[in-house]
Amino acid sequence: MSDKLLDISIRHTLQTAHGILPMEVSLRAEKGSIVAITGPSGAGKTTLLRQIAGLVIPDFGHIKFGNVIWQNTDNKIFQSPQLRNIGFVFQDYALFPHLSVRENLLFALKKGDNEDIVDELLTSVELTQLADRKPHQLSGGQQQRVALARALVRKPDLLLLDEPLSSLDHRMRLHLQEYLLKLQKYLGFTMLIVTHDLGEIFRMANQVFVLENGKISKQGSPSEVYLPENENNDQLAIYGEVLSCTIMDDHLIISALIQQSVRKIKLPLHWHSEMLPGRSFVLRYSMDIPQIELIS
Ligand SMILES: Nc1ncnc2c1ncn2[C@@H]1O[C@H](COP(=O)(O)OP(=O)(O)OP(=O)(O)O)[C@@H](O)[C@H]1O
Repeated sequence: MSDKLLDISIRHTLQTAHGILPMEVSLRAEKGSIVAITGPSGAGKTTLLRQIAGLVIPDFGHIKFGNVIWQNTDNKIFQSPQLRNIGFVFQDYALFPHLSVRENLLFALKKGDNEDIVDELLTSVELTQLADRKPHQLSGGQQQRVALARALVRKPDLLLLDEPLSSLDHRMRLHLQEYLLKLQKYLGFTMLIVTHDLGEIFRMANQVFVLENGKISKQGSPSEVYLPENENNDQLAIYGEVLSCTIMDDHLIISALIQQSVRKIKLPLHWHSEMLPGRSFVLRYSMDIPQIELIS
């Protein structure tokens, strides 16, 4: 088996507000890959991450990480969450309320490990000034950054992130996406990230799994999932109408009406003659055109 391949094949019964929903997921992620898990609310995304972390036991199936079996219901193998070298950030952040920011990070450190990593992480998530504050003295976005830093303290083999950047403003989201990408390259961990943000998926993920009603409905690279060859598939494009257009830092910033909401898009400057107020447009969202960015 390949080194540290994450190999999951599970079945589980989800207890939803509308009754029972069978969940059935098979997923493989190579070491060092970044996998986005997306899909509608209630599809089972958080449950899947909790199963991988060992916090929910699936009814049937296995979860393997390289040669180590974390879970196998056939022969009742179960490795506790503490033994899986996983960092996770869940939606509730789960910070210790009585500990300061720094103490929350120190608590996650292995005995005997160098404490320098705590200061490095605090700097990276721009929280050095707030290191002595308690979680309740922080904003939601700041708590999210503490949770992210804490998840990285032990240099995990696998990082599980449940909408980890959702409470952050655009600048901080981009900053942390870049930081995570850099850190991932350096440390080589595998990352599973639950996100609804198309920009985040294209910027970060090698693979996307779309989970709907407990099952994977689509999978592939971001381009394969969102930009299929079929021209008639309306998922491949963003339709909109230009409201206004300004030039900023050698880019065109378009305010546009997209699916009944006002969004901002950053485009290469040479598009200025096309994107005039009042015009409709179809934008292909693609890794091949990295200058195109959906800002908000
Ligand atoms: N341990 C569990 N066992 C069975 N069912 C569960 C369990 N945990 C959650 N559920 C139910 O499974 C469904 C899916 O929940 P889950 O939180 O995994 O969805 P999600 O895709 O992450 O949604 P969201 O995007 O809103 O966070 C919900 O109806 C939930 O009540």
